[in-house]
Amino acid sequence: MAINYYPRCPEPELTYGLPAHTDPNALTILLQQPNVAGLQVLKDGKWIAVEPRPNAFVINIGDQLQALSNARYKSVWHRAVVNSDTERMSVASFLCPCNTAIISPPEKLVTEGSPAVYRSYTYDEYYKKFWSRNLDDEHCLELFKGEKSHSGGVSAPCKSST
Ligand SMILES: O=C(O)CCC(=O)C(=O)O
Ligand SMILES: [Fe+2]
Repeated sequence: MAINYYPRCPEPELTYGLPAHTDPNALTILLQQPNVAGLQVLKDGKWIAVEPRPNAFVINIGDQLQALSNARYKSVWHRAVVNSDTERMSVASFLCPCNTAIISPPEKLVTEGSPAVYRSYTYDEYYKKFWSRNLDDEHCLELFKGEKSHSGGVSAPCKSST
């Protein structure tokens, strides 16, 4: 979970609260502060403001759902802008595979007409690669395009953590 705090900024056009990124995890459940806008998503090449709605969460598909769905679901590009007149907070809960999970789409989603888009990898490998680059570089999944080396979804046993 991340609790994001964006202070007021006298010149909001000069910076971002969070630069453009996709989320490296599987799914994000985001709570926005009521009445303070800041989240934007990229749709058809344009940044669209996602106005906070009372009693609603924003659900973002992350990179792992894109990979597990063999790129049928898209991990959304998003960013947070800051405001000159008010601070803002958001609370993001990240659903993540365990580090040893092998990420690879189920066989049914890999066909002749729709070959595997990404090679399989462990979440640990992905997560390290993700944070070794700038957030707003090219989509991190682009670095995992290629031959399939495992099959069958999230398959590695996960150690329970305390
Ligand atoms: O503050 C927001 O609305 C976005 C937060 C976010 O994208 C993140 O924590 O990954
Ligand atoms: Fe995010």
